[in-house]
Amino acid sequence: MTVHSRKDAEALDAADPLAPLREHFDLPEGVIYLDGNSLGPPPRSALKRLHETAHNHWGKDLIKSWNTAGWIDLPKTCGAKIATLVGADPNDVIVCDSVSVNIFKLASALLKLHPGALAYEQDEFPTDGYILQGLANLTNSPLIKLNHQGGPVEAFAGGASVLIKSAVHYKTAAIADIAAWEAEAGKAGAVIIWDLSHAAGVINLDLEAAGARFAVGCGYKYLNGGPGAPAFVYAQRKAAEKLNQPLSGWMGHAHAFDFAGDYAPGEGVKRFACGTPPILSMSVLDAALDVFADIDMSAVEAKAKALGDIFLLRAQKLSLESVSPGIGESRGGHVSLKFKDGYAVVQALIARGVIGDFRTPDLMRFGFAPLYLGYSDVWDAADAFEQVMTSESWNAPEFITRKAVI
Ligand SMILES: Cc1ncc(COP(=O)(O)O)c(C=O)c1O
Ligand SMILES: Nc1c(O)cccc1C(=O)C[C@H](N)C(=O)O
Repeated sequence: MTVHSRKDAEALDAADPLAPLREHFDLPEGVIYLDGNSLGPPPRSALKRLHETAHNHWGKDLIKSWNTAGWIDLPKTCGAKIATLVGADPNDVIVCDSVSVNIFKLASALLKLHPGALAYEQDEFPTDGYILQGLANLTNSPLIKLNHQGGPVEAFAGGASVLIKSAVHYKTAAIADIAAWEAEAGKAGAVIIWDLSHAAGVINLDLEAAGARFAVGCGYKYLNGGPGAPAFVYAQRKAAEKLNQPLSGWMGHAHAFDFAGDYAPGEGVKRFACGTPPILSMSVLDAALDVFADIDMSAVEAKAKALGDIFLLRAQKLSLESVSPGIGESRGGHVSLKFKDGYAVVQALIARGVIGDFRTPDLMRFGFAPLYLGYSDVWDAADAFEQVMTSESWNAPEFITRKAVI
């Protein structure tokens, strides 16, 4: 249904099966939060768990909590919950480290099995390219920077051996056709590491069905695991057994508590663990993931697209160029609009309680996380956006002067 008025948006809210999920979140009064694609807000249960883990488990049960509170299993427990969201076997995902570190581990291990060129797309989230640059230096491997508008045929024709690619692009929110990319990689004898940072928890992924064997992703965006929440690694069991990752820390050992003299990799994806897990953070992520229990991810993806469509439709009046897939097209959870003074506009919106973000040089990015945003919220945010743009209230010294890094 096309939303032409706030009444239409309210009608959609009233019929929205995902609307009750909003109750899991305690968002500040007067704020419309359009930045859950960068840092998800805390679910109430996650804050409760943080308190419980700190005060009861750490504070009272002390070191016994590694066993009694299940701390030692958290990388696997959280991994299994993420696996169900991304269409993977529950044993094939582990939570550990950051996305950057996980890319290093996975790309290094894959490069050993598939010697050749490392590749990434020109406009990819910077850390993906930075890590491959570091690995290329370390191993004297060729590095290919692909045109981000090129498709899989072009990518592998150029000789890519290990490619990293986002499933949802951090600027445009374009969704990659994972199966098509995997098919071409298969023909070329190459492998792909999927960066699911902007995809997990907002689109309906089915990694197994699409033939994806390796992926990494963030815990702090749509999964709402909190600032600096640990990331995850997916490696399909059969493929994982062939991999030796270089950060062979004791937590990835087959029998960590044997304290053996030599390293032996753990089963499957477990070998991607390295050191002691950050339990406070991981407990928060574990509780936050429960908000997704029994949610139909295709409904989440459809709502994210519908919310983005409302915003794009309203923005059409302002004659701004969008770099995101258009109305009705498949898209991840955000839309990005171009405007030379976008930084100031985003600051003016934040001052009015509508929190989006800005990506240099000129992109205003607005995220529509379906678990806690309603159709009316997006309608109201579009109202504020229209007012800021048409009144040019962004053109004020307090907004124009660059102060914030985020
Ligand atoms: C696509 C993508 N990859 C990686 C990252 C960074 O991950 P980390 O800071 O966990 O290394 C982000 C966001 O920060 C991202 O958007
Ligand atoms: N990870 C971040 C951080 O530590 C500070 C500020 C922002 C972030 C982000 O997540 C940026 C985000 N990945 C992006 O898509 O721009």
